[in-house]
Amino acid sequence: MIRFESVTKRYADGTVAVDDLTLEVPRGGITVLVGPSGCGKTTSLRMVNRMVEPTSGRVLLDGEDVAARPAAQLRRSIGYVIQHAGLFPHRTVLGNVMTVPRLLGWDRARARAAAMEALEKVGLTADQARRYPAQLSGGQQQRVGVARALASGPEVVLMDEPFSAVDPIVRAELQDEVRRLQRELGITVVLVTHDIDEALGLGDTVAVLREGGHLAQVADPATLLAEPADDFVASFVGRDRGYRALGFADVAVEPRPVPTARLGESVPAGAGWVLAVDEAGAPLGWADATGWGGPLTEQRLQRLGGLAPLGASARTLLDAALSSPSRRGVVVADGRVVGTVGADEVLAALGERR
Ligand SMILES: Nc1ncnc2c1ncn2[C@@H]1O[C@H](COP(=O)(O)OP(=O)(O)OP(=O)(O)O)[C@@H](O)[C@H]1O
Repeated sequence: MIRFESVTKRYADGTVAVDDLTLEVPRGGITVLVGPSGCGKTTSLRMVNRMVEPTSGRVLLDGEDVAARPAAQLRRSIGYVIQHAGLFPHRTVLGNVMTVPRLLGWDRARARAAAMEALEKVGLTADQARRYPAQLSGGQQQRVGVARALASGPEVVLMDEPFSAVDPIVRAELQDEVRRLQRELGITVVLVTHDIDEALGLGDTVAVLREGGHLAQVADPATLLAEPADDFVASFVGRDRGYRALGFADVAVEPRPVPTARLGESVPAGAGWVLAVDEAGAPLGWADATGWGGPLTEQRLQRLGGLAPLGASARTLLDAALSSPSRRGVVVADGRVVGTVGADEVLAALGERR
């Protein structure tokens, strides 16, 4: 869908930001450009919407050289999200999101309806739409930035470090949101980040660049972790790549039945670890009934570890087991307890995969 063909960008001062880049961005899905600071990620991204012109080579969009399209028209047809959202401070949130539809010549009512729909998609309310950007949190402003990029219904959305200015919790929320929107709308997202974890967590395809816009490797995250092409990629993806690869490993571990009890129910002495559940079967906490018996009270409960949804990766299953006071990871489906797994069972299942 987007193809960089031997693209080189040399800035006026002689800096070669991108050197002979050839890269295919598939239609649909999220392609991430990742690499150390100054390796030419932003320059590469901006050559797609002609904010930067290549010195040589071509960028093709649906087989057509972007240089053949008037730059302003091209830019309006491609969503663009940047760090700190880049909103107009003197326009309301709604006004900001209406910008591109209005530039496209849509009448006010249509532009407004499209903007409201886009704001709703990113989880913002009509009340927030009336505010000015400064009256929203950083994370909400970033959502407005995403809504603005989506409002005119583009097929391609470019994102340049869209989440680096927000705290880790908000960042994780926004990443989930972008993943959901990409699936829902079937758009093609090209995202730039220097954060390898963000790249691996979000990308369907990850292109690792090194200084000078050289493509070091392009692959899906699991392949990048398991088979880095060279020492640069291996060190860039990080030292604990073996462990992180578990996040992409599906394992066949059958959850084992676990003794459960509701609060107030009597637990026989010597029952060992019992999992307290509510009426719906959702886990509440663990109780160690090794040395006592009697009614299960809230005071007896120890905090749950991480929960693993049925079908979770080896990493999530292991984390559930290792963070659990009973050392048994709780597996849930629709929030209800299905059973538990132990770290040894996960490791055994991993061994069988190889
Ligand atoms: N307008 C410009 N004029 C001259 N050199 C530039 C210009 N823009 C970027 N560069 C240089 O080109 C190289 C690549 O910059 P670019 O912003 O594309 O990298 P990046 O990988 O996105 O970096 P970062 O993660 O730090 O934003 C850098 O050496 C940068 O200093």
